[in-house]
Amino acid sequence: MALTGIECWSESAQLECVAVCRPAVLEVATALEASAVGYLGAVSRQEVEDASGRLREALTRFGCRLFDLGDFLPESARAVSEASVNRVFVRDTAAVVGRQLVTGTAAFAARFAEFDATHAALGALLHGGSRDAAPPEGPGAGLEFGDVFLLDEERILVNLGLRSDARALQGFLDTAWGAGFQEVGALCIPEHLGIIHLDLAFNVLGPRAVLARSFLKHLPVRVLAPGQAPRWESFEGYFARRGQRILPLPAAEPPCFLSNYIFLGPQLLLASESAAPRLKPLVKELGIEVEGVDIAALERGNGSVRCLTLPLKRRATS
Ligand SMILES: NC(=[NH2+])NCCC[C@H](N)C(=O)O
Repeated sequence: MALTGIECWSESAQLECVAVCRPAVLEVATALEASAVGYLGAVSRQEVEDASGRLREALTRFGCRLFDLGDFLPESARAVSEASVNRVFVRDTAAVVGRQLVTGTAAFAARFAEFDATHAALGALLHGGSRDAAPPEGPGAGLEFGDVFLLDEERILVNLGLRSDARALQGFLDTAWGAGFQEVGALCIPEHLGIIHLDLAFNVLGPRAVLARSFLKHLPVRVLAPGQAPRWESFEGYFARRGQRILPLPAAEPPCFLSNYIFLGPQLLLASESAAPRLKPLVKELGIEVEGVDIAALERGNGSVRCLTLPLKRRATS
């Protein structure tokens, strides 16, 4: 049966429906293989299977309806998807922006085919099963969605860095305005930092605060709104003017997955077990609780809870 009623307007409203993807059949056996696919190191199939099971269990335990895109792959996309070790990182492939599913574009060659396969699965999930691999109807964007945050019902923040090209922005702006958003802030994480997506340096902490690695304060935000001339704002000024505090992330050895959590409800985060103990004291003053899940094996792929989940439906707040 096709899923109806997809809707997301922020990162922190109650998570009702989420897509994940079970791990590929191939495993990452050596350091060279890891480097070829953007992994931090080798990891066995059993380890990633077990970690993926724990992630699903946690999402379900907190009341999310879970869709495994591995169950929706059309026959023609299955073999390619099973050989794509990055397919677990569903976040990058697409996002629900307002009431639209927007498909992304891979900027990393190892993921080109996998994005197509995942889009075909999303097409089958949203429009009913099909033997043909057809992407979902609706707009596409030249972005990987680990670079995109729905800050609130009006605003989106985008990083144009290693994976999302500034030339893709105009198309995404049209999509954002069409979906009902009123402002897009764009920043550019310098490529030499090797931070592939914004969610490895930033996340929201509800409507009144965001979490950011300290280097971000040096990056200006280009503010774009329909019918207005673009303007620059400082990173700190951008959030201060919109009533959001910035909580600095404690300096951590790379890789840093501290910001790579997902909101399960307005006051509850799901983070990896390695990040949770450090996040808890940070977000306590905001009344936010943190649940930890052991997904260290999946983190060897250079992503964590946010990258591994694609919210399909969050409860509307108003
Ligand atoms: N949203 C994220 N941070 N995704 C992480 C994706 C990691 C994956 N190995 C890649 O290189 O693409």
